[in-house]
Amino acid sequence: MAFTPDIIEQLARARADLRMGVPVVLTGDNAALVLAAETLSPQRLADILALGGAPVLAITARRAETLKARAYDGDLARLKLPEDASLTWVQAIADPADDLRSPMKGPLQSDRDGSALAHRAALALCKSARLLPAAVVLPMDDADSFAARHALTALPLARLADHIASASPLHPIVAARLPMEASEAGRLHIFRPEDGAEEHYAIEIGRPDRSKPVLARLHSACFTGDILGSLKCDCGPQLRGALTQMGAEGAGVLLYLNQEGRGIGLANKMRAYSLQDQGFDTVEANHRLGFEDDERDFRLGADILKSMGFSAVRLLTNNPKKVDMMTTCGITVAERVPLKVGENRHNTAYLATKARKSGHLL
Ligand SMILES: Nc1nc2c(ncn2[C@@H]2O[C@H](COP(=O)(O)OP(=O)(O)OP(=O)(O)O)[C@@H](O)[C@H]2O)c(=O)[nH]1
Ligand SMILES: [Zn+2]
Repeated sequence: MAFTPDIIEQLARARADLRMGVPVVLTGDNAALVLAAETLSPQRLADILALGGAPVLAITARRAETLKARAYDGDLARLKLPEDASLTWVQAIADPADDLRSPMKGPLQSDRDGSALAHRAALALCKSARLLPAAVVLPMDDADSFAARHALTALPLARLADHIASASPLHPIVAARLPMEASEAGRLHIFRPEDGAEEHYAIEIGRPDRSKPVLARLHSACFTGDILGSLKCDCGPQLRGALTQMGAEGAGVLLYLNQEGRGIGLANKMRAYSLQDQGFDTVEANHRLGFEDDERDFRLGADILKSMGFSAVRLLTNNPKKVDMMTTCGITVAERVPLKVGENRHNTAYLATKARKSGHLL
C-alpha cells in the first residue's frame, strides 16, 4: 500500500513543521531533534533544555564569521547552548538585526568533535523553509521512539542529502490565453513541483518557433520591485522591459520563478534591506544573515524551457551565471541579450555592487 508518505512528502511536512515552530526528528546514525531558531517558542526551548544532553545552535559559517565564532565543520558552526540559554540569546545569534547595537554575544563555544551531518541537514531544511538558517539541534539515541511518542515528523538522515538540495520535477498544470499590454498574444503556463514548494510560471508571447533560439528571460520574483515599483532594484523595469521586447518581436518566453530575494524569501529579503539601512551592501547583508550571495537554483528554469519544447535561447540578462547555468543544464545560449533598464539614484550602488561582487555585466 502506498499510503505512507515518502521522503519527498515527509520533507514537505518537515518544512511546514519548522515554519510553525514544531520540532522534526532526524533518524538513523547521528539522529537528532531539530527546531528552527526563528520559530522557537519559550516553552519548547525550556523543554529541550529539560531533556538534558548537549543541545547546540547550528549556524552557517557565513553567520559564524560575523559573530567571530569558530566554524570547525567548514560550512557551519555548532555553538554550545548555555544551560540557561534564553530565547533572546538564541534569536540574537540567529538574527543579525541587533548586531550593531549589541555586538558582544559571547563567549561563544563551538563543538568540534562528533558529526555535523544532522546540523547540516537542519540548516538546509531551515533554508528550504525560507527561515533564518539557524537551528537548535539535540543529538538523540531514541529518536524513532521519541518521534512516535510525540507524533513528530521523522526523516531518515541518510536519505536527506539526496533530496533537500535537488530540484524537484516540475509538471505543467494548466495554460490559458492572457492578453497583456506588452502583447495581446500572451499565454500563461503554471508549473507545479512535486515537493510541495512554490509554483513557477511561464509567460509565452506569440508562438515561438521551437527549432530556433527563443528570446527568453529567467526572472526571479521581486514583490517589492515587480509589484510595488521599488526603486531599490531594477526588477520592475526589467520585467516590463523584457515583456515589451518580446511583444515587439512578436515572440518570446519569460519564466517568472518564485525565488524571491535570490532564493531567501521575502521575509529574509526584508531583513537584508534592514541591514542595508545600517550600511551593509546587498552581498554583505545576505552573508550577515547566514546566506550565500545567491541561493537560487536555475535548473528549474532549464527544466521548464525543456518541457515547453525549447532547447536554445537568446537570453535577456546581465548575469553571466545565468548563462553558465543554462549551458550546464543543457540549454544552448545562442546569444546573451543585455537588459539595462531602470537605473535610478536609489539603486546605483546596488547595481554597482552586483557588478563588482557578483559578476554582473554593466
Ligand atoms: N537577497 C536580496 N535579494 C534581492 C535584493 N534586491 C533584489 N533582490 C532579488 O534579486 C533577484 C533579482 O533577480 P533577477 O533580476 O532575475 O536576477 P539578476 O541576478 O539580477 O540577473 P539579471 O537581472 O538577469 O541580469 C530577485 O529575486 C529580487 O527579489 C537584495 O538586496 N537582497
Ligand atoms: Zn528587485
